[in-house]
Amino acid sequence: MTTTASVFTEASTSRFARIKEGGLDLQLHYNDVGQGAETVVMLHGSGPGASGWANFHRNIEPLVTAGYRVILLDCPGWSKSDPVVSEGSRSNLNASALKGLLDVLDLDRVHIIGNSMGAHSTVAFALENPERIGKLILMGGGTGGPSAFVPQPTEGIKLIGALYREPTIENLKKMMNVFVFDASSLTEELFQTRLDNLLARRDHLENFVKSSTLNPKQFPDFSHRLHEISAETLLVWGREDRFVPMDTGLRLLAGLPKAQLHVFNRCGHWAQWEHADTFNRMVLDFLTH
Ligand SMILES: O=C(O)CCC(=O)/C=C/C=C(\O)C(=O)O
Repeated sequence: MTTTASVFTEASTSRFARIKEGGLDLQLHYNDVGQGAETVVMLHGSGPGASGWANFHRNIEPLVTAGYRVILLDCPGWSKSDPVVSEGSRSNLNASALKGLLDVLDLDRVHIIGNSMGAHSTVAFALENPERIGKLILMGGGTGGPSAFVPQPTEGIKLIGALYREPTIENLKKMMNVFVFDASSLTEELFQTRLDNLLARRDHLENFVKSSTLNPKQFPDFSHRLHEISAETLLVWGREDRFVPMDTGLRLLAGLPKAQLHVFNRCGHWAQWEHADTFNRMVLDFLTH
């Protein structure tokens, strides 16, 4: 654990753990920041080159300053975690990985913030381990059923697939320009960092393509089981989300007994990044009340 809220970096908080859980035997990478009686886990999305740090670097410090321990898990098949080919439900695979990590870290109960695939995986974890969850924050995901308005796969999901198959800077820019509402906020430095991340692990890229071929439905629909989740849940969506459309958030709102929904205007699939300050305030308020 790091001790100072304001002085931490990806490198200084980088940790590895070996987990054996539900048929998985893997080395997982995670970042461990801050300390406190309560822990918030952050689960990233499925884009090439994603990681806990890449997705949530704008959201760590306010939580740490408020006295939470923050764990950013790199899911199996991303960043510095071990490679994996997923033939079944990737949501459940990630949920098993998280359970394994919590057991190693001796954490009984955590709050979870999940972004896109991370939100799908949070729902899987909550269904399998209801006693291990505090509050849930689901952003641009959760698999509560398909969009009533937008044909699937969405343009963003198609661009993710193209980038996995052909990892070029051109395909990366095409995908990232659709991530956000205001593409002028994306810098060349951000593109380059993300390109470096994804090219560093070509095995992850190849395994994702292999997995999608073996099972195109990596994230099963949990809508028929949402009523089982009794945790307080904050749903956060971008009105202009071109990956996982905003109306799928309404389905989750209808299905999750203790959910509330906040929709950001002028916002794409990366609410925690595009509206970081407001998002951080909302999360802290939700966790403390
Ligand atoms: O296919 C899905 O439903 C999930 C898509 C997804 O997780 C996309 C996430 C993208 C990012 O947040 C990222 O790559 O940073």
